[in-house]
Amino acid sequence: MIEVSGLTKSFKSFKKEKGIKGTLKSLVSREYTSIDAVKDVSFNIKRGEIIGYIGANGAGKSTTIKMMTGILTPTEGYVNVDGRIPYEERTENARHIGVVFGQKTQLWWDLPLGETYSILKEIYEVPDDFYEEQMKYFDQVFELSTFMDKTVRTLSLGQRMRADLAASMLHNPQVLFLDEPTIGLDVVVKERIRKAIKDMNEKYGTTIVLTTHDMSDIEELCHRIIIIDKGTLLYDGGIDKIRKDYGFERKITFDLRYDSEDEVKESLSSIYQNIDNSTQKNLRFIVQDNQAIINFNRNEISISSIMNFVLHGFNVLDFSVQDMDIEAIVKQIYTK
Ligand SMILES: Nc1ncnc2c1ncn2[C@@H]1O[C@H](COP(=O)(O)OP(=O)(O)OP(=O)(O)O)[C@@H](O)[C@H]1O
Repeated sequence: MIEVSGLTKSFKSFKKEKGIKGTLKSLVSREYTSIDAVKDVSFNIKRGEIIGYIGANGAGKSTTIKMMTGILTPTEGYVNVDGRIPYEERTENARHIGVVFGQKTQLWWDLPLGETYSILKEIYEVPDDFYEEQMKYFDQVFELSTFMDKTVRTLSLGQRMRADLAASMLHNPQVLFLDEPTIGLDVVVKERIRKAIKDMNEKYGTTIVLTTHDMSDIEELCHRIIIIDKGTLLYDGGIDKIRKDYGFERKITFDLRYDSEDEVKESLSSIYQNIDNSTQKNLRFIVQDNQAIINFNRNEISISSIMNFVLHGFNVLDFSVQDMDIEAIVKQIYTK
């Protein structure tokens, strides 16, 4: 469905020395520097997949999306979206895709929202009955009718984002590119947006490319993530695989009854001699507020040996086990 191969985009910007002297000098001779916002990136996306395309600020996510939607032409490499080369067939490509840039609305600023959808209906030649069905659904999930008469410029951020998303979905595109569609939104609006994305993918098999800094978007929606860093591809794989490959840190929290915190700390230090030779391995613990929290590497130390040690040595009231969440795993990958 989407094929990206050796994709590179370089931006040229002119270098100006500081001060008035620099400004005058730049009028006579200009020096340029070039930065590779995206460098030799390749991946394939199958029909119906929801991909999380993530990376730190400035990693090159929006630049990639802009090349996949035909807004930018690559410096090198190749993109094919559903049989079309976006930057060569911009108009035809636009009929088959939907795009949301969370930072910037795609809607007409001065028009009432209702009129916007009527115009989009004509542009995309959406049949009447499908239009009715879509608008009914958008009203259910986004509560559009509460702000349908307002002009786009007067909408709040959450209203505007719901309006943008509805506009991108109206013509039932085969591919949806969503660049930070939940940025700055409250949890309720985020939830509505995630529901609409999920519904669309399940109902119509829409392929979705999503960039976000919110890892709960990723956990709720994506089965696969692609990570880029400084323009180059760092990771491409399933969420389960990334958990297996990188999420080896595990945390057990024990609720304890004790008289002396120091005594518990002392007894717990013998864990290093007693289980799986854990001196050599990654095991840390803290004792505070009637809790003992033990962090360890689950590839090195078995959970049963820790449970056995603590349950036999202490007065345990309760316990919980936590694996690393995607946010912590991705943070680890970025920092590495
Ligand atoms: N038109 C442009 N001219 C010059 N440099 C640009 C241009 N657009 C983007 N860049 C640079 O390319 C790099 C990648 O930018 P891009 O917007 O793709 O990052 P991003 O991953 O989407 O970041 P963020 O998460 O902050 O939105 C950055 O260093 C940015 O400054």
